[in-house]
Amino acid sequence: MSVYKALTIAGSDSGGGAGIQADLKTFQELDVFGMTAITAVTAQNTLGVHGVYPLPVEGIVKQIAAIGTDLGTDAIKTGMLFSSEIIQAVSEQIKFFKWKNIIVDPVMIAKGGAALLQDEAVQALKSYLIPLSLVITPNIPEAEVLTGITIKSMDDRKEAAKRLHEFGAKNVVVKGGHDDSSDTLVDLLYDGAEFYYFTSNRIDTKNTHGTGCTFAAALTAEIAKGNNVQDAVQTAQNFIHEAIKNDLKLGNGHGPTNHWAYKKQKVIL
Ligand SMILES: Nc1ncnc2c1ncn2[C@@H]1O[C@H](COP(=O)(O)OP(=O)(O)O)[C@@H](O)[C@H]1O
Ligand SMILES: Cc1ncc(COP(=O)(O)OP(=O)(O)O)c(N)n1
Repeated sequence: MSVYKALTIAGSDSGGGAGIQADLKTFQELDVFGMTAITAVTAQNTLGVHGVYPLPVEGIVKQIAAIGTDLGTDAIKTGMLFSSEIIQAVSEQIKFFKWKNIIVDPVMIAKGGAALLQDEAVQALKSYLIPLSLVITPNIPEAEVLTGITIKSMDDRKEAAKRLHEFGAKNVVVKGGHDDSSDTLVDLLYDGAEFYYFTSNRIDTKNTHGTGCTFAAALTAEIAKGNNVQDAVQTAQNFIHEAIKNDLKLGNGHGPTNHWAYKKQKVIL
């Protein structure tokens, strides 16, 4: 039996809906062995982020090296990286181990408004990490910050995707969750040559905490298994759609999605 492996380099969400916790649950549901390098611990629940505690860079590097020198990995997802020092150190490790399947979720701000990336670290993302990425998965506000383009239309989104490709990302997915102009959501993929449109119905719920992490983790798991980027994006969208549709109604604020739902629905079919 082949065991596919994925490493997530991200922050911990004590509430279990986003970050490392969402990534591991998603990897497990998609039959991929998950490993972690934790960059920061957050005290977080469905009501918001109550504290952010970055780890020393040395401890982050040691976690990554522990994987690189022993278990190895088929794909890597990066999430909350917090500072330019962490971004630089993570990028150096990725280059050192010659890892190729890098999925960069450029996490900046949590739903409640808390900063998960320092402002000055945006340039480090562009200079060091994005050029190493197989896929980058910004939401619309993140694509705006990274490119300086104000996104109001699909043409603006396509322009931003092209700019991110010029920064060195081989594939760009500008996710559509923040475009509330229609009941149809579009996640836009650009591979440097063509645009691909992945559509789904908008689900009316406040329980969308961790959607971006879960989407990128599902994409990473599919890449780890050897699938191509287009198929991986489609599975990631199907996975998050089921997770949002079957929300768990936990907590008093923006609740987590249901990481069991995609597999359960497949078993029933
Ligand atoms: N209300 C919703 N109904 C269905 N899918 C959604 C909804 N909100 C977000 N999604 C999907 O979840 C994923 C993450 O979307 P987005 O909200 O843009 O990113 P983020 O969580 O990083 O802000 C995308 O695949 C998007 O299409
Ligand atoms: C530790 C940690 N990492 C990332 C996020 C952001 O997750 P995201 O999927 O973008 O979801 P929201 O926070 O926007 O609901 C996080 N909150 N915590």
